[in-house]
Amino acid sequence: MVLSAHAKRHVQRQASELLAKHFPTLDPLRRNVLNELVSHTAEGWHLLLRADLPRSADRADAFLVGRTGVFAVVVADQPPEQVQPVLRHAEERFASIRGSQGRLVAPTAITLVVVGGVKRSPRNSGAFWALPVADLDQLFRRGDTRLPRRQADDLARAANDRLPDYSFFVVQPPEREPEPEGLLAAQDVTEGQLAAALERPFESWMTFLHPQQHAVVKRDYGGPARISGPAGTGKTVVALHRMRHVGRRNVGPLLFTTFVRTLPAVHESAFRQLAPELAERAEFQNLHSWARTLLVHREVELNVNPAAIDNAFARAWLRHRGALQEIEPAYDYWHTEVDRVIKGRGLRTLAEYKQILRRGRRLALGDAQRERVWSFYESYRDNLVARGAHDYHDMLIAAHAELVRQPLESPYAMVVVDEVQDVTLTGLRLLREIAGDGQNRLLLVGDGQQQVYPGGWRLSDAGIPVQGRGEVLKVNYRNRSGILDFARRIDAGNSVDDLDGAAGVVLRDAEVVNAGGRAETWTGRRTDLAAALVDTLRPLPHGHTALITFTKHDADECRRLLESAGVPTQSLEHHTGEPDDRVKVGTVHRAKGLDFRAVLAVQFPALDSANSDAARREAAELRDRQRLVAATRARDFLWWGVVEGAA
Ligand SMILES: Nc1ncnc2c1ncn2[C@@H]1O[C@H](COP(=O)(O)OP(=O)(O)OP(=O)(O)O)[C@@H](O)[C@H]1O
Repeated sequence: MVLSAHAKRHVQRQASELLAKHFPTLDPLRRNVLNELVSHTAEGWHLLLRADLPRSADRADAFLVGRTGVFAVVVADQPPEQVQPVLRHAEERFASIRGSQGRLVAPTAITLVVVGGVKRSPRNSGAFWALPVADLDQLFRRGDTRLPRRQADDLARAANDRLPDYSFFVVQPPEREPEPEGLLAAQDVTEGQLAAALERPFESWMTFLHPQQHAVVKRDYGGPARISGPAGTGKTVVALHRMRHVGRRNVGPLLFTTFVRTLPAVHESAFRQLAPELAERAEFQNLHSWARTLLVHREVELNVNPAAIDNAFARAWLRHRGALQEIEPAYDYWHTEVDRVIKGRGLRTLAEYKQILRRGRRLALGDAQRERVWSFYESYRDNLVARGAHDYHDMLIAAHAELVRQPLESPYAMVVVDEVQDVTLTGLRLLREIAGDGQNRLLLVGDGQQQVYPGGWRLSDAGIPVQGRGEVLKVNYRNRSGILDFARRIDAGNSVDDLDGAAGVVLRDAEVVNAGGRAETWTGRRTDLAAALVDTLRPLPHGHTALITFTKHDADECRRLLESAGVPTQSLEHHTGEPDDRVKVGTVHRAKGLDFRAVLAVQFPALDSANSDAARREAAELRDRQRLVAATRARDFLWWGVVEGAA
């Protein structure tokens, strides 16, 4: 609610009188800040003030609860001697408060804010958000709404019960001010979805966690740990909360990384909201750009050039196609074999190649056949060398070698790897080196059922032991049941590995908590696609909708169709999670790890060049996993379009 200038003056006067009555000896800093906080209660905020103010702090002076979350506020111009007890007290008080859907308030949901001229020191770095008085309004930013009003009200009431030495302070606006605007403008959502959407602001995960998620956030792990589980079960959510939990209790930088180029930016903006106090200590970067930065810093020169890589492959193929096509005609199959199996695993000799189990590859290759593949690989490698060029694997391998030679000067307190199922083995080895050994250092998050690249490993292949430190999440919070029913019909395998050889949980076995949602299908000709897309998009909230395809070429085509129909789009390649009104368009590879209120998935006829049965089966399995990823990006509405005709 935005108060008029007159109303503001009125509530500030009331607040000041109220404070003077209860706390006659407040220092000017506290008086000013608390005055602001009390004034905001006229706009629906809840404020609990400590009864024995201004006694100095082993606890927060105030708790502020509203739609942007829970804040434990300390007002001071010197850093408190000890912030951990203040934090612990706050976490304990809120820890057992129950929300809807069986969730609990996460201790990591509480932001400790120190308002005043406080500077952080290395000792307390990242434990609290130091907010200058002039920036106090950041606490009330409307854009960061996380909770429905009702949930915020319930939460404040429950907190009051658990904080006997605090009391509510409230002032009222002078006359009836207009009701605050809802989280979403009515035209943003289709009818019928509005009520549900208001009930479920997307960021309520920042405050409430399922008890199992909660336990994983706080657990101490003596070595590398792994979180797996089907789509939408909050693996990333838990990883972000855990980063806050570990970051608050340690010094040192934090790293969140993944193979997906665009994902770190999206999660960075979520983490900045969740944990503003750690924003400066947390790096969000994909693994290749992390490696590139290290190599530049260490003055190791590599010439990674996509055109040279393509050319090296093309020339090797010309030489070896005859020998390889007798086994399997498709170039893509052999390209993947070299890319994901040989180089992705960092194999150095034919003997190693002959010995390995080619996980996820359906075409069995005997020794003689592997010799042919190895010759193809050698030819590719020699072509790169001849041009002085390197590929992306070389970059990871070189970064790994650099770290072995000289470890990082300031080691990470924690490294989170999201979507780990698509990282190559060389990538995993690098990650192990980046994280080093130690408690709570390395957290791997993924789901084998969502693998969108072929080629596989077990964590033990990379020397990452996670026995006894593997968690499996099972409750899907993202997809409404209508979406989940559709996604479960996609045959993406009935069983899945937990990334380390044991049985994992598939989407079919996930629990659903959000009822409703709708999935529609469409089948038609290419010439009718544009009209069908525009029709479907009309009532949807464009800024929260994604159009997902399975190849880059198809994504480009759909973007062209929409733009020519006057629908503004943004490539998923450039999506950072910042809200805007454009429909996001991209391939399933770019959509991984994200979610949208509505998804339009468009499946064009496949260019299926793999001829052997085994390769065809493998391609079909991969496509099914990609479909599963596409379908599970949708929260409330899914439109599945199948374009008929020849490729
Ligand atoms: N505790 C929670 N409360 C409310 N919503 C939640 C909670 N946990 C997760 N969600 C919702 O589920 C969505 C998916 O969470 P998240 O991205 O962490 O799942 P994931 O398991 O990593 O999914 P995927 O493997 O499909 O990428 C979140 O965006 C959020 O909307």
